[in-house]
Amino acid sequence: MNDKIQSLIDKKAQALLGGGEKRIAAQHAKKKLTARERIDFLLDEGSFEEIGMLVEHRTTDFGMDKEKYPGDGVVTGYGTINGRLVYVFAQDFTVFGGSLSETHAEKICKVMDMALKVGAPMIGLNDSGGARIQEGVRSLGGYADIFYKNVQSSGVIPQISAIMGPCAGGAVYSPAMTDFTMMVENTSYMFVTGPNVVKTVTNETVTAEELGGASTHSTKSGVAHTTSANDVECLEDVKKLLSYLPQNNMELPALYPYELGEELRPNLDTIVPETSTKPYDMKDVINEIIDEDSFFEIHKDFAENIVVGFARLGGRSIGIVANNPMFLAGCLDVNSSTKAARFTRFCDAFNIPLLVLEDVPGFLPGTDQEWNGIIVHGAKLLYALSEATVPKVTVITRKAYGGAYDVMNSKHIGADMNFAWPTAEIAVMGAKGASEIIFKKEIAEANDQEAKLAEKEKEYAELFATPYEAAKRGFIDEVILPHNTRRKLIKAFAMLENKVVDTPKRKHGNIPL
Ligand SMILES: CCC(=O)SCCNC(=O)CCNC(=O)[C@H](O)C(C)(C)COP(=O)(O)OP(=O)(O)OC[C@H]1O[C@@H](n2cnc3c(N)ncnc32)[C@H](O)[C@@H]1OP(=O)(O)O
Repeated sequence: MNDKIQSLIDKKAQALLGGGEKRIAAQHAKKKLTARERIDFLLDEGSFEEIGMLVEHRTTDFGMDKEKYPGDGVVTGYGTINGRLVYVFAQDFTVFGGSLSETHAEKICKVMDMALKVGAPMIGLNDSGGARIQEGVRSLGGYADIFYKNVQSSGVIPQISAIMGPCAGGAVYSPAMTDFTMMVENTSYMFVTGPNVVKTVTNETVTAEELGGASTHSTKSGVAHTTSANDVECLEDVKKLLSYLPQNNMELPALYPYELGEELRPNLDTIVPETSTKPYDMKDVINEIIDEDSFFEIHKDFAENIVVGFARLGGRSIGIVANNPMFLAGCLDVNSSTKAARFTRFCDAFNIPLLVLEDVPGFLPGTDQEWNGIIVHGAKLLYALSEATVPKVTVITRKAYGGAYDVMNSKHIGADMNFAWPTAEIAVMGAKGASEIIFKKEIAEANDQEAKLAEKEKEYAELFATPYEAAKRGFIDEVILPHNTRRKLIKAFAMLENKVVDTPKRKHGNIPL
């Protein structure tokens, strides 16, 4: 009996060593944690239960039958984060570069199946050289099995991918189909084809970091939702993100106890500048409204003309979508529309109420936008907000012009409560543009055309660049004093808590893609 126990202890000890001391040292030399260290840091102490520790690959080609490592390059199992169940896989770069074999894929699929059955978040820590080259199509099949499960789990359980090393070729598509892709700066990269292939095919010279590093994907492509300076910060972010989310689509996010006070925020009265063309930072508005330090921003450095992220308001998890006049005057463009649409759909899938803060002069004009399909991309946001059945509340702080007024969670597309500040300008377009069109003849005939335009502009602005026409029709439920915004919103979301919407039976809608 003692021999048998000792044999198991030895096998487990070998599995814990992954690809061995030398390769672990090489991993540390790259300022990367090992798969097991990452899991230890991510999960509550002592909560991890490993599944499939002794799994080995079944390949015999290329002398692989002589090279086996228990676990086969991926650590899988379950544990808790702040007491809540999660499933996790962490690819072990010290074993065949974390490459994905048939059995490695089977291990991942097993925990994905469990996560879906039980209804708990699935977290993938990616660090892999891609398909196990010695296994050919068996490895490709393994990837496809994972992709399929990603899609089955989508909208049912939160799926989070941390990219903590290489992620190339077809491997990129699993993270892309999960809800959040979180990259580590300087040690992770993602691309469909690497720098060598790029050089051969397009003759471009580019480094792996330039082509698909964290900074590229957080600023240029939008593939990365967050970036972190190192493994530890990335894992901290995973934990923080999870704190806003429910376990699955049948649950609500945690509601922290909160007692409503006066909730006055006098700073909000002076945030919008006197001059309507002057920018201000919508993040200042967000931080005044929400519970202290509770904003977790998504896509912080991508399409900054719209801000999206999670926050708490009176202890409740909410998703925020907000135009930011600091960038492109807050116009909607291709990237910001796609960014906000994707975020909106995530919140809707997981029962997270939506707050829309609006200051939008319209869609960004120009050939670049039109030729890149702003019509379809703008429609994504319109579709996503119309489709969302979670509680939806809007506050118009300043501009709500043209089609963008409709898109940004207007009453007409199903918003539940629409507030406006007295500084709101709700109109077809800005007063100058409008006056130039409708008073064209009058202005042309005037002796002093400039003065006439200014007079007409003022006339138009007084009549239409206010919230009151919209309020008269009930398109705005209440014009509120900015300093009361937080209180109004806490009460509105509490009132909407049990909102139910019946939707027509259908297989799925056809969002413009
Ligand atoms: C779904 C379709 C796809 O995935 S197509 C993509 C297939 N994968 C690739 O082309 C990437 C191949 N690997 C690489 O280019 C490099 O190993 C990368 C990932 C850049 C890492 O480089 P570096 O940090 O220098 O490590 P290294 O090359 O010494 O590799 C470490 C150990 O891992 C192994 N390894 C790596 N990738 C694979 C793979 N895909 N299949 C099997 N083994 C792989 C290396 O042989 C090396 O092994 P060892 O530790 O020397 O025994």
